[in-house]
Amino acid sequence: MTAPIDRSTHPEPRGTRPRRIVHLGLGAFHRSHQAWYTARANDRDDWEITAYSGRRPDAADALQAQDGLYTLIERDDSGDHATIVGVITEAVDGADVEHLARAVSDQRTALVTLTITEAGYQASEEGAADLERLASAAEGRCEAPRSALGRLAVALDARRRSGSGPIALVSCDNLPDNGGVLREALRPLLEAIGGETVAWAETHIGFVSSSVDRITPRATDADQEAAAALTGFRDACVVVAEPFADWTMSGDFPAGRPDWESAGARIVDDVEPFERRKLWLLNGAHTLLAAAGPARGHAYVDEAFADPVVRSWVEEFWDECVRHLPEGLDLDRYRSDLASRFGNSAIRHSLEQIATDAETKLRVRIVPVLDAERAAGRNGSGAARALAAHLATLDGIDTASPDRITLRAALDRIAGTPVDDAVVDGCLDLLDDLVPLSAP
Ligand SMILES: NC(=O)c1ccc[n+]([C@@H]2O[C@H](COP(=O)([O-])OP(=O)(O)OC[C@H]3O[C@@H](n4cnc5c(N)ncnc54)[C@H](O)[C@@H]3O)[C@@H](O)[C@H]2O)c1
Ligand SMILES: O=P(O)(O)OC[C@@H](O)[C@@H](O)[C@H](O)[C@H](O)CO
Repeated sequence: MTAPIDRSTHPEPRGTRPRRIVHLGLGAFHRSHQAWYTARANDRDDWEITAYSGRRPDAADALQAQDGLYTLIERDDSGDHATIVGVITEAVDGADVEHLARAVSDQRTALVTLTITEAGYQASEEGAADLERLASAAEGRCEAPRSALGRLAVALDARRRSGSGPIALVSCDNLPDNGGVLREALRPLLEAIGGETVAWAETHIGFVSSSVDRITPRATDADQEAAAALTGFRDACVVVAEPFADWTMSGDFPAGRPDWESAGARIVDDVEPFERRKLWLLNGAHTLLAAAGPARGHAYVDEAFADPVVRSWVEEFWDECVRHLPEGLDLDRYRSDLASRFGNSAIRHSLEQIATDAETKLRVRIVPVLDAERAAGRNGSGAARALAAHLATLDGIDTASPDRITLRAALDRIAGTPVDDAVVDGCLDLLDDLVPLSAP
């Protein structure tokens, strides 16, 4: 017999905490990572989270119906461990920009965290339309922005007008220098609002860069059944993650922050080496697996990684990465832990999910390794294989007789700059390796 989960059936108190975090992009990862760290911090009773969904209201509606409560299942081959997390006290449709502006301009709010995906920071049609919307709002016409950063810009301007003081913005998306990328992506939106807003932002916003790590695949119906069996509660917002978690940050928190170190997070002077280690070794390898695994007949990370041929491709890519990562990062240990994490067959991480926005990810996780290897006089075939495998998935590229011009155009687009002939040749050679597992 299971009961629906909410704050009348579960003893988590309602929002009475004195400090606030606003989150943009209420997905699985926020719940397995930043919310979980906050819920485990020594000063957890001082902090609550108001979380906004990104592109649709569904995630917010479902979580709000449970008063923000959800089950986190930590899973590995030894079994499941369930915790009910109550630190999110309000979940709101991200389209409710007035609500967001009220929350961000509330004096109790000290920081905004973001998991809006890598694409959320890129120039887009939606972002361009928001620039026009914000500029016309300055002339007295008013239409709410639709991009996450357009909405954030409006909310920050509301904070400026309310005189609530400085605030930190903490990007938690898998991008190099994510705090710097956020600063640059926000700038034109703040400029469209007006010069006073830009000047205020320069002195009142702390941009925090962070390296975030916890493998959190999309949950399934079977995960909901597992949660009910473990806790006795019906939960439509279950999150499943691996036991491992890491959060390393650098930057200013001018209005304070939870004692996240007490929950295992690290605050460092320079997050870049940690970020590069994680983005290349973990996310780069995921990007390689997502591109090359399906060609060998695999659908999940653990399956692809158990294929000795694919594993040798990942090891070759890792060998290339470690040659260009700083010393002192315990790379052997990181790499062997990663091999265990990828081999966790209880976590079903779909290659199709990881393959979303593949070219953006190849550009920042694979191309820099290829460039570094080529600059050192090697061919970088470990990194190039991820490019070749991606090319093989594109419409218009016939792997049996690939057209060099089409291939080059795709490589130029991915790299964001014209590539050398040798890179095109290298990818052409590697296409032959993508033989399905079942092939004789
Ligand atoms: N899942 C993980 O294992 C993991 C680990 C580390 C980092 N991350 C980072 O977190 C991000 C989100 O992962 P998730 O597992 O929560 O995904 P998810 O699909 O569960 O949630 C994604 C959230 O981002 C919003 N969104 C999607 N596209 C957007 C866009 N273009 N602009 C603004 N918002 C957008 C969605 O509406 C949703 O709220 C990843 O893209 C990655 O950068 C995820
Ligand atoms: O969409 P991406 O590539 O940024 O993320 C997909 C996975 O690589 C990612 O979610 C990892 O599981 C995560 O970064 C682990 O911390």
